Order: sequence, then C-alpha cells, then structure tokens
Amino acid sequence: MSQVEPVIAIENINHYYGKGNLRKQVLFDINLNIDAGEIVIMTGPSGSGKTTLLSLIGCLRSVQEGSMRLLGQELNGASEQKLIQMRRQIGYIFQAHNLLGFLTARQNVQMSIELKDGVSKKEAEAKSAAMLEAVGLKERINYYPDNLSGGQKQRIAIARALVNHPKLVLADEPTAALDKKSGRDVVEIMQRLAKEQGSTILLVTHDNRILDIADRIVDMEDGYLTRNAELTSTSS
Ligand SMILES: Nc1ncnc2c1ncn2[C@@H]1O[C@H](COP(=O)(O)OP(=O)(O)OP(=O)(O)O)[C@@H](O)[C@H]1O
Repeated sequence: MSQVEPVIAIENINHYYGKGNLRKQVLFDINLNIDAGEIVIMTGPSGSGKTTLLSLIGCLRSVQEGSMRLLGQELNGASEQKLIQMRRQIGYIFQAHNLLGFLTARQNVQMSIELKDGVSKKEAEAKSAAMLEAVGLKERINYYPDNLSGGQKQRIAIARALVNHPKLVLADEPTAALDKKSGRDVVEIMQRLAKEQGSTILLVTHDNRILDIADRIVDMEDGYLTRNAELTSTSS
C-alpha cells in the first residue's frame, strides 16, 4: 500500500503581490508536508510571509506557482467553487475571533453546524452546547460575546472551529490578545481537542510561551522557510 498522503503537501510554492513594476515576490520556493494529527507552529518576524502562506493553505487566496495539495486535492488551478468546498473542511481560529455580537455563545457555534446539510436544529443545539462544555464554557452558553473575557471569546472561537470535526485547523495568532494564563489555557484546549478528534493544527504565533505544544516548529524569514524542526517529546 502507498503511504498515507499528508494533510498538507506543499511543493515549490512562490507567491507575488502587485502587478508590473510593483510586483513583489513574498514567498520563495516553499516546501512543506504536514501529516494527519500533527500540531505545527509557524513563527517568524512580521512581514515574513506567514499569513500569506496560511491564507493559501486555507483556500482564502489562489495558488499562483507550485503545487499545494490539501486533503489530497490540488489547489493550484482550483475553481472558486472548489475552494469554497475545501474551506468547509477547515476550522479557522483568528486573532480577532470574528464572533457575531448579536448571537449568544451557543448560537455562534451553532451557526457553523447549520451551514452543513442534514443536521437538525435540535442536534445542532446539543452539539454546540457539548462543544462549549468541552472548552470550559458550560456556564456561559447563553452569554453574548460582549459580556465575556478575551480568553472566553477565543474559547468560543475554538468551539466553533472544531464543532464540525475538521481535518485541518488553521490558527493565526490565537493568543495575541490574551494574558499569559488565558493564552496558555486556549492553546491547551486546542491541543487536547485536536488530539481527541485527530485534527491537524497549523498555528501561526509570535508567542514563545506556547511553542512547547507543537510537534514541529517551522520558521519563516523574508519569504523563505528557514527551519523545519521536529520537537523531541519530553513526555514518555
Ligand atoms: N494584500 C497585499 N498586497 C501587497 N503586499 C502584501 C499584501 N499582504 C501582505 N503583503 C506583503 O507581503 C509580505 C508578507 O506579508 P504577510 O502578512 O504574509 O507576513 P506575516 O509574516 O504574516 O506578517 P505579520 O506577522 O506582521 O502578520 C509583507 O512584505 C507584506 O507587506
């Protein structure tokens, strides 16, 4: 039998912004494979290309040069419709968590389930409540985001991203707005749920305090991948 295909397989990716004289290359010959269930942290200075790479992997931007296979599907040349379909298989957690203020915690989570076909409202309600319980917000299910702390809001965003059991979770600076303890709590919840669900996580961060949750750390610098190192586990 052939080897299991990585969740993300990136080969010789280049990316450019702008046109004509203003055209500027921001990603240079990126090669990276990420396997199922891996937690990978991407670090690097501001402007090094992390968000650009994350948005290509997240099907939020079209691949220009090179090959990017996501869950076995080639994204180079993929139609907009195909990209939309791929996005449904990804959980997104961003710094500005994008919760809807006029919906409660549960309704925010439920929304991402109701986008799927074949799930009854009752089922969606129960799933959302269970997911909020899993991130430690059992007592806050009916709260509106404005009445919750930054860490609690980010936990809703995690519940929303993971409720459909996506194979891939992309997180861009998920702890940036949080104090040390809340930041730590948030990534530990992500780590636990992803391991339980067998999800792959790719997380961009400047936060050195959370690097130890990763199986592997990759560094970007000036558009190049400069380090791709596995962490040796200290646990038995
Ligand atoms: N929409 C855009 N149009 C033109 N240039 C862009 C655009 N988005 C990003 N850039 C440029 O591309 C380069 C990479 O930016 P990118 O946002 O990917 O870096 P980053 O590593 O995520 O930075 P940060 O840590 O500050 O978010 C930078 O030089 C940036 O100025």
